[in-house]
Amino acid sequence: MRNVSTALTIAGTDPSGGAGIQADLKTFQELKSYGMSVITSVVSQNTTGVKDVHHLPSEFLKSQLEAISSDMPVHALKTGMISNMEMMKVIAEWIESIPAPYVMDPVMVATSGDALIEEESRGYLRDHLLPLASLVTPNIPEAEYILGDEVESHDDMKNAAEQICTRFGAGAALIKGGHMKGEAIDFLYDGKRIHEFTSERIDTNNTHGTGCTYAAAITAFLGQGHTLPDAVEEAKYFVTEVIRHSFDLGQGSGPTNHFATREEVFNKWL
Ligand SMILES: Nc1ncnc2c1ncn2[C@@H]1O[C@H](COP(=O)(O)OP(=O)(O)O)[C@@H](O)[C@H]1O
Ligand SMILES: Cc1ncc(COP(=O)(O)O)c(N)n1
Repeated sequence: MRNVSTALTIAGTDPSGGAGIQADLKTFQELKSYGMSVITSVVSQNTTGVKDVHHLPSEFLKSQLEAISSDMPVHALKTGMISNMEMMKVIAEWIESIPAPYVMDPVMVATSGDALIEEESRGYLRDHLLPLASLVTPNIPEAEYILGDEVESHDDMKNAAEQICTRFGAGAALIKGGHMKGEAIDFLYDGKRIHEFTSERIDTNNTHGTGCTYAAAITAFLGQGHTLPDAVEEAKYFVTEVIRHSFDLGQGSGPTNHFATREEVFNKWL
């Protein structure tokens, strides 16, 4: 038995602390994984939107990745914002050499509506990174982009999950229902069958970083050795509670509360 599980995030930053690398590291910490991070882009953003973006040179991205793999074990990893093709190429090549579960959050647009990926690089993400993913976690607009088709009903979501695996090569796909109406239902296709994860819809505007947090929680649980359906079930519980206890911080869409459940429900993991 190892004495700690590691989890790596490769993503962009959020200085306001609710999304991106910052959300991922907070999640890893709460779920008792040893968090590691490789930055793709430094993003000037807050709860109201993105102000500016500085992309790191792809050579520097490569150097960060090699600094980890030459020294540390990676038990599970996730990717978030990867803005351009050059960075995608470097990451794809590196991931191929890492024998750990890979969760891809195909981040395209922030909750504020700002684009986080170059329009012309989206196809590369779908065709070259997605087939390497053990699990891909699109929200509805991302699933629609990947499939080139509308996703409007629960049946469409189930169909999208299966198609993203069979047509585009992901190992598993989790279609998130945050953008639907009614209960917050997510559908997982694990290569064999559909699993459904349901929570009540919480009446809040504070959903900045929910997708990042959810994918990071799944990554932490996979690194700890949970099966995929079990990792998603535990992560769904976590993301629901951090939304329920979210903070009214900032003037836009506020951040989730990564330690709220410590007091009330977190003792599940203490
Ligand atoms: N208001 C809400 N109440 C409860 N769960 C939500 C709410 N909004 C989103 N979720 C859940 O949060 C997770 C992230 O989903 P989503 O918001 O679709 O992703 P993204 O942040 O990538 O757009 C999913 O499990 C989704 O069902
Ligand atoms: C660096 C970075 N990555 C991802 C998101 C998306 O966040 P959300 O989880 O709200 O879709 C973001 N706003 N910033």
